[in-house]
Amino acid sequence: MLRIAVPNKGSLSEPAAEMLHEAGYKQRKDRRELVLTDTENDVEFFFLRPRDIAVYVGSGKLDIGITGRDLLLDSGAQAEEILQLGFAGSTFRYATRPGTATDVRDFGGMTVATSFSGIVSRHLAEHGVDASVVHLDGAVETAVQLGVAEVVADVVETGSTLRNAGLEIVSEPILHSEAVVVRGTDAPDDDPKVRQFLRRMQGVLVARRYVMMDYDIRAEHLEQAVALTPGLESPTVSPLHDQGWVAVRSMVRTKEAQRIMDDLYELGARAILTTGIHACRL
Ligand SMILES: Nc1ncnc2c1ncn2[C@@H]1O[C@H](COP(=O)(O)OP(=O)(O)OP(=O)(O)O)[C@@H](O)[C@H]1O
Ligand SMILES: O=P(O)(O)OC[C@H]1O[C@H](OP(=O)(O)OP(=O)(O)O)[C@H](O)[C@@H]1O
Ligand SMILES: [Mg+2]
Repeated sequence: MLRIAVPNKGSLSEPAAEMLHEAGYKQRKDRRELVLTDTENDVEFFFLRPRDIAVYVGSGKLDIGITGRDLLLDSGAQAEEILQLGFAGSTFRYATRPGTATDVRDFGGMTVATSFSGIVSRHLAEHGVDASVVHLDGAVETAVQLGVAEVVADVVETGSTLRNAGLEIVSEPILHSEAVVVRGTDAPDDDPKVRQFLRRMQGVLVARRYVMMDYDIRAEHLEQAVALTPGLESPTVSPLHDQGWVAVRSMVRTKEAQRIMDDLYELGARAILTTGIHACRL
């Protein structure tokens, strides 16, 4: 049975559960459930604190887990990311009161407050900066106002939390994060159960990013139309009863679907339809 660690709360929890549900796995009905066995899919889910997931997986006690790249890197666990899941996207950045610093090198002698002391200590050392790091559990922005630190290092999505605290970003992001699937670095990379899980999750990613597009076009415009809808490999082209016309079926990116429909219509295509993809294996 494949043993998977899943975030039990926070920003990662709901989107992870949604994605697993779309991939056909059973999900817990009560947020207090700690373990859930999905016998039909031969999988056991362990609902754990997001911060602890890389540690469990790195120790080899669980096969894989869903966590944030930032949490993985901060943990220092013997685990590595094997699939990017495209949600909980954020950057990890330094911020100070305006006028305090313009670069990491200005932090010498200052105190940096963060919940990610592993990442921050490493980053400061890599830049040869001698600053103190104070570890806080959350709401680190307030540390500047209360005089605990001059600098904070925290997760930034829109930047509004920092702005509301009167802080401004200093220097380039320390890292870009998103939700990822992790596996122990010592785990075999050919475990068929893990591979099947990854294929299911990749199927969800593709189903979310693509739609199926169908249209009819006069045969003489087929090449131009196919250039607009090349598909992942090659579109399906079928003859219509009405000679001189063909039907085309191709996958297109959801984000580009409306523009492509406009362009196809201009080219003379008709009966242009898009339909959602529910699941897939490529
Ligand atoms: N506002 C946000 N936008 C995008 N990702 C975020 C945001 N806040 C946290 N994350 C991501 O969520 C993960 C942190 O999860 P965690 O549950 O520890 O924190 P949280 O979502 O802030 O929840 P908590 O309420 O417990 O602080 C990290 O990977 C982080 O990058
Ligand atoms: O750039 P923004 O869009 O403002 O988002 C970033 C904020 O969101 C998270 O905080 P959360 O609300 O989870 O509170 P926390 O500090 O208790 O984790 C994160 O820790 C940042 O503080
Ligand atoms: Mg938080």
